[in-house]
Amino acid sequence: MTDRLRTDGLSVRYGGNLALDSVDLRIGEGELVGLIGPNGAGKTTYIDAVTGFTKSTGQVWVDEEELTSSKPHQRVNRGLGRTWQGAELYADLTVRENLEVGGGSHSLFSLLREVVTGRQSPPRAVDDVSDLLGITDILDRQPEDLSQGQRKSVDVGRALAAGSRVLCLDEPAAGLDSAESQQLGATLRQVVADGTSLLLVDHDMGLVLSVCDRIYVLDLGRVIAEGTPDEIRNSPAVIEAYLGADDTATVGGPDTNVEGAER
Ligand SMILES: Nc1ncnc2c1ncn2[C@@H]1O[C@H](COP(=O)(O)OP(=O)(O)OP(=O)(O)O)[C@@H](O)[C@H]1O
Repeated sequence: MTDRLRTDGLSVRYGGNLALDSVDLRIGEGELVGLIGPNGAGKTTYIDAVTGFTKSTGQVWVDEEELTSSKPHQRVNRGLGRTWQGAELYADLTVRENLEVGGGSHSLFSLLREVVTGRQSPPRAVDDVSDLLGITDILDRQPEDLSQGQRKSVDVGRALAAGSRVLCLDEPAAGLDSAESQQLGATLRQVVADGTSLLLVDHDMGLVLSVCDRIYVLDLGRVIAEGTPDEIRNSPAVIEAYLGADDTATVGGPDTNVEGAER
């Protein structure tokens, strides 16, 4: 399988704190990959480093092109997108306008701009994105009239409208109840089936374990495990990182509550 996104030895140091320690991670075409770990493990730092929002060492590759020294907007132009923890929609704009801000217009001017800027991942039409996410019937509504789950779908939609082909999602299920979280999971699977690759960072273990193809686990900036949801659920290293040594438990099992786990 071709790698959509790959990092080799990605590290971030904040003063004396090695927040990310040589992380090797890959996401294939059409793959939904989870990145989990206790609070402070380095998940957001990883997304910041991959998308160019914080200084890092190591290498970042998108579709076999090295983007290690590229600026954030150049990475966006190559189809590498992200969402932000706790991001809000533009309150005074309709859902359609929020999606258009992502870049989904197809004018002659936008085509010329793509030629001039060397953009390789053009924006997608708002109607395509809203069809894919099942939000066509709310395009004329204001954000204040939406459920929390609908807002999260629109947030993902903004990044897709901007032309993301590999998209890093930072805690998209935060604040959702379990029904909304399940709905979000189904939406993410549709996005992946449509050809976009996703990195999902979230504390909702039910969501991550049920929708991801593979999962990486970070602890203190290092990858301590990688595997299928079943492998991660039963990994002694992961159980210890979340719960302390207790090899009778499983991550995400009925007796464990790992959401927002603190070290
Ligand atoms: N801008 C920053 N400056 C200095 N230290 C930072 C900065 N951002 C994060 N850190 C530190 O880097 C480490 C990793 O933090 P990060 O936010 O990436 O963890 P996380 O896994 O996303 O946590 P959470 O699940 O709580 O969001 C922590 O020790 C944190 O205090």
